Order: sequence, then C-alpha cells, then structure tokens
Amino acid sequence: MQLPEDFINRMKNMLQDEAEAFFAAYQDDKATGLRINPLKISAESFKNISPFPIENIPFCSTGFYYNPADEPGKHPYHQAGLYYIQEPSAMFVAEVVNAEPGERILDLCAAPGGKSTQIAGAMKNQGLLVTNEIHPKRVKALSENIERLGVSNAIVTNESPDKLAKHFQGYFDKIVVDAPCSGEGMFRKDPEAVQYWSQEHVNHCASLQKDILESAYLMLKSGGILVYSTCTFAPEENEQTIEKFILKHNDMSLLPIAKMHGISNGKSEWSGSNSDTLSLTARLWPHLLKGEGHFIAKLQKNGETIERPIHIAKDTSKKTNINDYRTFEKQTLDINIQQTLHLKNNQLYALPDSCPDLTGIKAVRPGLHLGELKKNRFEPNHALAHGLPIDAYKHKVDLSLTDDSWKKYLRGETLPTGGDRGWCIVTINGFPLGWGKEVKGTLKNFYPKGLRVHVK
Ligand SMILES: C[S@@+](CC[C@H](N)C(=O)[O-])C[C@H]1O[C@@H](n2cnc3c(N)ncnc32)[C@H](O)[C@@H]1O
Repeated sequence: MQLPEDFINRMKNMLQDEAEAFFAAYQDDKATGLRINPLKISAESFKNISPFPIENIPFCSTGFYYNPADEPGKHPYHQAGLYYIQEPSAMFVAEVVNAEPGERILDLCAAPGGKSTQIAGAMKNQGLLVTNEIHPKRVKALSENIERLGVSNAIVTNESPDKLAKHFQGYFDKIVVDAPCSGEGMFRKDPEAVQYWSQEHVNHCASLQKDILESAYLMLKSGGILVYSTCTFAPEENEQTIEKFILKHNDMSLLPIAKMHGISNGKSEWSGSNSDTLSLTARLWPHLLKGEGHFIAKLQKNGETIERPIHIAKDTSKKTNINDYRTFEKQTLDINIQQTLHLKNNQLYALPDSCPDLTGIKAVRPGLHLGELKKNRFEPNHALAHGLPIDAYKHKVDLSLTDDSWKKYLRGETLPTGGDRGWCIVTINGFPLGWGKEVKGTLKNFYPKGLRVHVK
C-alpha cells in the first residue's frame, strides 16, 4: 500500500521507536469482525449455532472475529439480523457508552449504524434512541440496519447537528459523536481512503468536529455523558479537539476509560497543553491489538443545563379510520400494539414510549414502521417482520438451512406451502426474515425488492 509521504513522516515523528511496528502492521491482513445482536439472540446461543468458526473479541462482549472466506454477509442469519458486520476496534465505542434500557440516547453521526445498533442492543428496546445522519443517501442504509436488527425504540432522523440542537436542548442522557474524520485508521480496511488524505483535510475535519461537538454540548443534560470517537490517528482531530472543547466548556470533564486487551491511553504530550487528564482518553492501535485505529474520549457535563420543554408526541392516527390495521393485527399478531401511533401519507408507525414531539424535524423513520394503509386493506412493512418478539407472530413458515427454499425466498420467488392463512412470517431456523402472504397453497413473496439477493 502506498501511504502519503507527509503521513509517513508525521507518524514517524509521533511514534518514534514504535513507528517500525506500526508500519509493519500494514503488511498484515485487516481483522474482520461481527457483532451478535442481543435483540435476536445471545452471544452464547449464537456460538452454539454459528455456521462458521468465530473467536471472541476481548474488548467487546458481543464481538467475534471471523474468517473473511466464510462471507457471513451472505448467510441468511445476516438477513435475519442475528449479527452486524463491523470493524472490531469500532465495537469498543459503544462499550464505552455503556447504554442502559430506559435512557435517552442520541447518536449524532450514525450511518450506517454500527454504534447505533450496538447501543440499541444494550437498551433492549426500552427508552429512546435518536439515530441521526446528515447525508440523505447514507440515512437509507442506517434505516435498513435499524430495521433488520429489530430495533423498535429508535427514531431515525436526517438533520444537521445544529438543527437538532435547537429542538433537543438539554434533552439527552448520553450522546455519541462518532465524528467524520480523515480516516487514517482505516487505510488498511479501505485503501481508497488514502487518496483523500492531506493535511488540509485533517484541518478541515478538526474544524467540523469542533462545530459538531458544540451542538452535542447543547443537547446534553446536566450529568449527561458524551462519547467522542474518530478512526484517525491525527492529534488535531483527537486529543487536541477534546482539549479545546474542555477549555471552552469548563463544566465538561473527562472520565476514565478502562484500558485492557491492548487498548492504550490517549497521548497528553500530543495536545497543546500536555495536560495529564488527556491520557484518560483511549487509543486503539493496529500494531497493539487485532483491529484498526481508533480514538475515544468519554466526558461528563457537570454544569446546569436548561432543558427546552418538548411535548410528548400526539397520536396522529386518531382522525383516520385505521380499522384495516386493527383487523390485520387481530388476524396476524398475538399482541396488541399499545404505543402512540403516528400516521403520515398512509404510513403507520408505533412511536417509542414517551416519544418527543418531532414537529420540524426530518424523521425518516419515526419509530417502528408498522405498514401502509391501502384501499380497504393493510400491508405490513418489512420492519414489522423484525421488530416484534417471535411469539408475537401467529402464522409462521419456517425454512431450513438444509434445503434451497431460503434462497428462493431471498431471491423474491413464491413458495408452495399448501396453506391459506394470509399474512405469515417467514423464518430461517426460527429467526424472522420477512413477510409472505399465503393464499390457496402458495406463499406470495413480500421480501423487499431492494433487499433481494441472488444466492446460488
Ligand atoms: C465515522 S462515520 C459514522 C459511522 C457510524 N457511527 C457507524 O458506527 O456506523 C461519520 C458520519 O458523519 C457524517 N457527517 C459528515 N459530515 C457531517 C456533519 N457536518 N455533521 C454531522 N455528521 C456528518 C457522515 O456522513 C458519516 O456518516
């Protein structure tokens, strides 16, 4: 790999004696990882059914290394949302967040959803997760991942951080800023990133990160936790960004991050002030552990924050006749959705509990997407196939890994089932993949066209 000369010189300067080991790591293959989704299966149970060998990632309780030749992205367990494929070091960020059920958490720079889906797993679908992505194209992938993993307490938004800050002042218990950065830590994973590298780009990212952190600060409650991370080595985007932020906000203080399994302290000597507290931050180095480069800081807000009062969202389905949905629910589900409903352009959503009013905010997915009210009938959304516990679905068509029927289903083909039960959930070894409609012996395929895969 041809690394930029300025980058090489800078890293040599920074790392001195360690530089040789650091550059030698570029000759090794990148480590590949996946993270089990506890909303669908525990890590322990997955180990028992894993179709390919996996090995614990020591710094993430749900993370495992896999061999890339096994291509877990092509296995139907991936489509069933049993795991999320993620760079191993990136998994440590959400471990530092330590999300709890019932909290209000914001993931400000969230696409494609690695940190958000990990946080959601820890929240057990209780509380509120606002997962935001500024770029309209990237927000689509974020939404799909939130759906596939069965997250039902998330609102997916497509806003700039400063617009969100005006709405959610002093609102969140925890905020993650997994900032856009120069990506130096990902050169081995994504060699194309090398060509975008320049000192100007590093400086530009540092300025962007400063602005994003200001918005995050406004949205954090008093006592709230802010986790900042990048996948770059540049001190300008790491220790120095945090140092400037703390100097500006003297009510923000760094909290320690437990360092184990090759995770190192941040480097106070790379900040302007050489303040010892910056060593509380964490660095993950590719020559010291099996993963790429990362930086993480954990901060707490100690000062008072005035929370802008936000009303609880109202039920917007009340003026419309939603009997078709209730009929579908009675026929197809073993539960009765009790949450506040949101109806927009005939699309029906179940909002997370105590969902804030989102007027003026671009919410591309305001809660669990139940489906669409069509003329005289209701059609369930793919998200509803993943967002409920398995016992909630009345009619199931279980496919097995030992024959080709799951391949046919994921290709979008109809399946002969012999029954006539209407809407059915199609599962692989008991884990939902999507919807089908069984009429007169044949299952019509409702696996979304955009997700269909041609598995041989
Ligand atoms: C490191 S990536 C996020 C990865 C994500 N957290 C995950 O774990 O999958 C940074 C994200 O910040 C977004 N971004 C870029 N410019 C931004 C800005 N000015 N404000 C907020 N987010 C921005 C990018 O589109 C990108 O999705």
